[in-house]
Amino acid sequence: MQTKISLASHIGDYKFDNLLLNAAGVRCSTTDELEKTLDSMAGGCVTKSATPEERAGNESPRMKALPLGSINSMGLPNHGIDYYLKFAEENQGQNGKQVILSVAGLSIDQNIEMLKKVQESAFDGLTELNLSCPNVAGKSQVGYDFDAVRDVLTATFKFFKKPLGLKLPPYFDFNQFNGISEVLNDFPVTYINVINSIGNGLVVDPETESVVIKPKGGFGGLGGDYVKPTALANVRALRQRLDPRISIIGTGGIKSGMDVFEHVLCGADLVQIGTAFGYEGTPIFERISKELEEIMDKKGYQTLDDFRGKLKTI
Ligand SMILES: O=C(O)c1[nH]c(=O)[nH]c(=O)c1I
Repeated sequence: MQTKISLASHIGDYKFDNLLLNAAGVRCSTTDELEKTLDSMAGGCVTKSATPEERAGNESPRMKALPLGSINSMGLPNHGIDYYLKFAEENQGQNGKQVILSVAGLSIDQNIEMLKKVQESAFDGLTELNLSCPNVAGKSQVGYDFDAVRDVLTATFKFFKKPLGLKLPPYFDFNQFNGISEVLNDFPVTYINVINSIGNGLVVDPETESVVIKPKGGFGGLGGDYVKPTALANVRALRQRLDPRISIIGTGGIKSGMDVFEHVLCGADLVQIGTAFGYEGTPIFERISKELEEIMDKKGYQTLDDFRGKLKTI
């Protein structure tokens, strides 16, 4: 007999009845897509990263499904901050679901402009500042420039009083884990979300002897199975280094309940599903919830706290 198992979690004062969310960028560009996710088993939804004005994004083909995941160079196509802010204001907290508003300005000024708009709005949910888009030609990922991260957070927290999360790129070196953590621990950041896609990978089709996406000569962000070990490493390393007041959303390589279990074992408070959600749609949230509950039941866990962050070393 299955004792009552809970997949509930929280970030700051925000309660999620289920720890599963979509990842920004996947099936979340329109209000229809976002409403579908809110109507599913997911604990909430995340909007496509917004820029101040609507953007068409990069030329197609700009995303390719692959046997072990995906590569994309979308180039930040979105309907603009006003479109998503309106949706967020109207849907945040409905039926106990959280709406996370993702913003990705192409400059510090654009980020400040959008965050000022959010601060002055009626939206009282979580905002996710994306510092890790790898696909705008000529723009590097802010998350790799620790001084720039410090600058944008210093400017932001002069006026932004609402809860703020940061979407960060994957880090690959202990000096980077240390460097970003030293910056983040200096600011009232509510959570960090690791990882964004592994930027500027290259997929080749040997039949046609060609790249598979058009933008940037075929270079694009990798997602799916390719990135799970890097995602788990970033969740674990930042959990070990960040002040406990900063929550962690684990993103990267999740397509099963076992993948979620591993992310939570490494310290994730919530998880986001990108590539696999893109392929499977909202039924994935029910499938993965059931798989995770079965794993927890077999292991004798009732809540996520029973095993969160308790990864063993040998
Ligand atoms: O190309 C994109 O739109 C994109 N693609 C990604 O893989 N991550 C991001 O943060 C973004 I803003």
